[in-house]
Amino acid sequence: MPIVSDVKTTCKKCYSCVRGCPVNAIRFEEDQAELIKEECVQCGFCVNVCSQKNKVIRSDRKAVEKSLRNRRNITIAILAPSVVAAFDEEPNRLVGALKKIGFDKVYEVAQGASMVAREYAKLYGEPIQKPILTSPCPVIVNMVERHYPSLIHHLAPIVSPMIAIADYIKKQQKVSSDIVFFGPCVAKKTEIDKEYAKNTVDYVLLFSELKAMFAENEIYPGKVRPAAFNHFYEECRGQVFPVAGGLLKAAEISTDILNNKITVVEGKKEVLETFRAIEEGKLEPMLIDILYCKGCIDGPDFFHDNSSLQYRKRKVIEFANESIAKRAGDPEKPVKKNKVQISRRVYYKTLQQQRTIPSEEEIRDILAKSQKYSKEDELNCEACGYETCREKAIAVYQGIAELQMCLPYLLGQKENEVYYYKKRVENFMESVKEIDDRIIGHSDAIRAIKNFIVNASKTNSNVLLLGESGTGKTYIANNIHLCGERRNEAFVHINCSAIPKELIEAELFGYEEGAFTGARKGGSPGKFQQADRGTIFLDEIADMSPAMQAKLLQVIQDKEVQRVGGQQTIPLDVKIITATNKDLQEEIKKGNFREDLYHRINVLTFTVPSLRERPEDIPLLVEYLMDKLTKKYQLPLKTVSKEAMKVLCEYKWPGNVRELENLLERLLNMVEGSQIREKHVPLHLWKNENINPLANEVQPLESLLEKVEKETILNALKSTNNNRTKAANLLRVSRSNFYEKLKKYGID
Ligand SMILES: Nc1ncnc2c1ncn2[C@@H]1O[C@H](COP(=O)(O)OP(=O)(O)OP(=O)(O)O)[C@@H](O)[C@H]1O
Repeated sequence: MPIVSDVKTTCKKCYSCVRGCPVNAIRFEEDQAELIKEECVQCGFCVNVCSQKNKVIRSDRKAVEKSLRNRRNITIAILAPSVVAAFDEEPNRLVGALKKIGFDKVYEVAQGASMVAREYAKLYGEPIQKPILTSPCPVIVNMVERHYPSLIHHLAPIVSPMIAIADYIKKQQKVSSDIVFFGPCVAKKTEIDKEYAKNTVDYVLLFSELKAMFAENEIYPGKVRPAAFNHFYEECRGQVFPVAGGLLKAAEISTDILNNKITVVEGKKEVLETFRAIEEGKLEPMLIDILYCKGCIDGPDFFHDNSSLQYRKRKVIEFANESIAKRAGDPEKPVKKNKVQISRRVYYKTLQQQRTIPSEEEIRDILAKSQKYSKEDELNCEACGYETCREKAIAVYQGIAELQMCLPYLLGQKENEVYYYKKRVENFMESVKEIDDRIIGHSDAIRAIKNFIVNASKTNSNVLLLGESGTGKTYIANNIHLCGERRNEAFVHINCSAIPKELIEAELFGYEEGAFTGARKGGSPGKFQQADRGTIFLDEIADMSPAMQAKLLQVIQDKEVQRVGGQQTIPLDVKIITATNKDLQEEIKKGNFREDLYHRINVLTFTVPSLRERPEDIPLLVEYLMDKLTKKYQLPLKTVSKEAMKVLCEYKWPGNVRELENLLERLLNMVEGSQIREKHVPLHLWKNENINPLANEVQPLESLLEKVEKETILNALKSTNNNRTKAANLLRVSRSNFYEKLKKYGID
């Protein structure tokens, strides 16, 4: 398993990992960040910065625990000098705790740092011919090997303190041993795989992994009896190593500001600048103490540590001073040279992956795709993780970045989208308002009709309107057309039952000159063609002949017509609305209607309710229709009395709104005065007890006439305020006859 790897794909596209990666080793594919393992330098930044915890660092804890249990070898811990910054407990208690866990020996890597420092002192003492990069930082080594191979010969051929001390210990040890390094650096885990690190360190664990081991074993270092470090070298200058410039201090090389043979470089930005300067030959020969972090006390394992860098630096320096004071005067026992592999036998390898570089034109093409046509359009905001839009365009070409990673471009796109949808919502709201003014009624049924009209007007899907005659199907179809984007184009209404069978094909699809006898010169476009870009409303669709149904199905499917007698197909962009007052399912069963056509037209379907199902709408409809009719026929407006309105509301309206409209038209014309009263309302409306002489129900003539007679008498009495003489006069019957009838019908 690689040291750093992806575990999940819950990327939220913050691009923090791309921004922090010094070598752009993060690929974005389908909006998900993925590590490019061969190019990763193991700085650990992407792991720490990912709030989604999408990346993990490999842990060798299990192998270390196995080594601790193995009685045939000894397990040795070596602690990086930054340990004093990572733990609150004093170092000797940590040694005690490590021994309690099972480690046989515990060494300070600071001793290896002292050895290495001596080598640097020697190197510095020789004539410096070129810029020399110090090499204890494994991220720096990884960066050079993988991304700046031309700088390989600038790397100091000296091992790191970790390798130096481990090499020494292994050579001293008589029995088989495993060495475990504890430190704050993720890249140390890769350093032990290098050729020159063979037979030195076996495992690398982070301080955080050590803390977890203590916790799991219920070992509290603060409460453990202190134990001494194993050591072999009475010198401790190496303890300042984890602080930036610590190597030079340990090597006793002066970092005087006036000394231009030496410099300290730390942090991503400065490191990259230095690499580029060397590549370009802009740096004079000097020793460059270079670290990717601001000293090891800034290493990735300290990322979530609450303490400040200064606090950690102080702890390291205090500890170093204490040790120096304690050991002052102790004789130095230098290590025998041949036993430690810290000399110039280190060699580095080129591990660079080649990436293809696009041409200028290809870069410009990619930039143009995200609306960057000129230099001013290249904002170089770095939000995508790349320093410049150009670098990002190159990464897009190389397949490791995606075009839409550009936040300003994305924002622009989203703003356009928001504008587009805002406009659509505004249009929608306007349509809703218009519909509210035109479709009269406040019943639930009418509310549903209004919603349906608005929704149906926003799509091109076929619409089917069902319902009794006069309920408003044509009116609804027209409103669907008026609410949609086709409103400025034609609305063509065809009553399929009203056109003779032999003419309907030519009527709908048009004909060519000479197609049949009587065909017009030059031919004629059909209704479909007239409705192009608009809406065609095929009313009474159930009354179409089977042959015509088949042709219509073809046109609906192909969205093109062929004129009668013509060869050419004419493409169409037509919204199709159909309607019928018949039960189409029943018609299909009877074999009168094609099922396939039914499925084609039955996409958005609405059954318009009859007026008797929504009597609460009648007063509003009466008001609206009277207003409409008075304007249309220039008649004086009339009111409707409460009683008359009650009659209208109780009537069942078999002819629906059309019947109501016709009645109102009649009343507006006939009634004198400014109010329509109960007496003006035709008798058959008064009660729905089938006193309507036009009712379909067959009944004996005598009883029907009696009913009519009774209702007429009541009507006359009502309109004369129960004045019997006047009522008899109104009915033009004698008083005696009138009294007889009152008796007959039991009217008091
Ligand atoms: N809710 C309504 N608001 C205002 N006017 C309406 C409403 N419903 C119907 N009308 C009016 O009622 C009359 C009859 O409506 P329409 O012709 O649309 O009925 P239809 O169902 O198509 O009838 P048919 O099946 O006989 O063709 C029209 O004048 C129409 O304007």
